[in-house]
Amino acid sequence: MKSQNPTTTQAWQRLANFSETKKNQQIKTLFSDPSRFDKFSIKWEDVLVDFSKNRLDDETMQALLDLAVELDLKSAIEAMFRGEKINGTEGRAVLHTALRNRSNKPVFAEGKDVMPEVNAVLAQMKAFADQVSQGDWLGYTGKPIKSLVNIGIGGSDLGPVMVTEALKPYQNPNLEVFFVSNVDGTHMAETLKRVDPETTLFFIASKTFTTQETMTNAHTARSWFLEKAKDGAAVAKHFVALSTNAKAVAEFGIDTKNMFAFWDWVGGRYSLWSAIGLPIACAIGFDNFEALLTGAHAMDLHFRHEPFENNIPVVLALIGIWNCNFLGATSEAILPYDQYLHRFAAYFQQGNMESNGKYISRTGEKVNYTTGPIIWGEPGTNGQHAFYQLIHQGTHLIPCDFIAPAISHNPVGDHHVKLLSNFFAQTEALMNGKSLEEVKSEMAKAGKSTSEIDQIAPHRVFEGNRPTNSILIKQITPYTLGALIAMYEHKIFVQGVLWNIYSFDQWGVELGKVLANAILPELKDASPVSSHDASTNGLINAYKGMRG
Ligand SMILES: O=P(O)(O)OC[C@H]1O[C@@](O)(CO)[C@@H](O)[C@@H]1O
Repeated sequence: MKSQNPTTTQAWQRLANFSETKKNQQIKTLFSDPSRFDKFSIKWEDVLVDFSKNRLDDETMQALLDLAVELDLKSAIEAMFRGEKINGTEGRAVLHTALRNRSNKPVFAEGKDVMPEVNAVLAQMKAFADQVSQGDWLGYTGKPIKSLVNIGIGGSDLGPVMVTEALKPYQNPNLEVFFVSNVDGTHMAETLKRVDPETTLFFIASKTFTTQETMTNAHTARSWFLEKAKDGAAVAKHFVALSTNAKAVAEFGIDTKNMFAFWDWVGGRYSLWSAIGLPIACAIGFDNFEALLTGAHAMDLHFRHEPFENNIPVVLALIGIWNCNFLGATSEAILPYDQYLHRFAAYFQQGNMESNGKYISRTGEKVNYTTGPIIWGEPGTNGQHAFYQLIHQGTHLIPCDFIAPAISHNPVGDHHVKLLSNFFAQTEALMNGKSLEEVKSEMAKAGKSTSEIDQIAPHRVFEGNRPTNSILIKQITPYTLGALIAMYEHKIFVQGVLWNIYSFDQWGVELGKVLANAILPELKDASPVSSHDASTNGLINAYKGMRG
């Protein structure tokens, strides 16, 4: 896998040279080319990706595609799918694609075909999920399970949360799903108020089975359960583990036959396809979980085999690099016009920012260019009443991904056409804006005085020319959701390759944890601390004073 500073490529030099003139290109003028929409959109199965509302002309697109070729993206893609240890700092392969490899062709990690064990865990998950879904998994008093509580954080939480929310229309009506992630006791306390130990199944989801928040919550849940159940043997009916760490699972007291394993070559933020997805499979049924895998696999095949100019993850990644590295954007907004997708942006905050929030290159030097963007977003239309003011008239350039289903699961009255009218209008407004002349003319027609027009008009001008992608999906189903998630995963992968960084480790999360573990014992009593800087000492001692 090539490791090159992208700024040393000819393609990057070309992009840098013409970005000065092109960065103020007016998107709307580019539509003088009648074929622009067709040229700058990709139709894949029931998904239309329209990237024509970007500051992007043929020359820029070609230079971006040349960048991908010059940095040998193709070899990097093959290295990932073939199980090479591309997670260089941890010496691991990156094979979340194997988890959904519906072709069942062999995939090798360290010389061993991983598919037999992947399939064995999927079979174990199916058997378990079928029992739970059909009410055949009984609690210690013989009642069927009604409540699922997933205890996990980060990749052991965000994926199952996002998918079960997104696929709520497919959820078993006899089951309620809860997620506890924060070590803040409120999260567990509020959840335990809503469930009955006799009919509750806890999933302890942790790749390492060492994460402080998860283990704290797991012990609290077990204590709560045993206060009622009394008999430790009952734990086996109400606790299962989703982990790579069988030793730690056994030490916690979960029978390893109730453990659903996954492997080190599955990154936490890429793990919903693994045993971490068991609460999803229980909530929506294994057949729908399998459809999720199938959709992701279909996108994997598209990503692996489609020429770059028609390759959705590659094109979105390249546009992101143009916006970040040449137009100066530092964040990207993901705006799903679908209330069920309300946790989609949050999911890709971890997916993107924990993957590409890096400043050291694969060769160990500090990068001299921008890497991973800040990812944020909320569902439409709510965002329009919260932060779209800044997107339209702020001083930041914020590229936005608008996502919408053509068909709603809830065809209530005219709600969906109103939702979609906003979906279409926002990207049109962000591109076209409204000129001073148009504003003044409108105000004059409304009978406003000249002085009022002169005073107010500038505030009502929309510069426009704000770049957006529109992703229109026939309907959010397990299959299309799987494809959508995989699409974003591969976009992130491509950008990491081109930015010459390691996207699959997360050393940046370690320091805070270590310092918190050092402070924790200092909080046990009222004695003042002085081992830190003045601010941290001051805060801790003030806390002790407040707490009494
Ligand atoms: O699944 P686990 O091992 O409990 O890790 C949880 C999360 O913690 C991290 O911040 C790594 O420490 C994320 O990368 C990970 O998804």
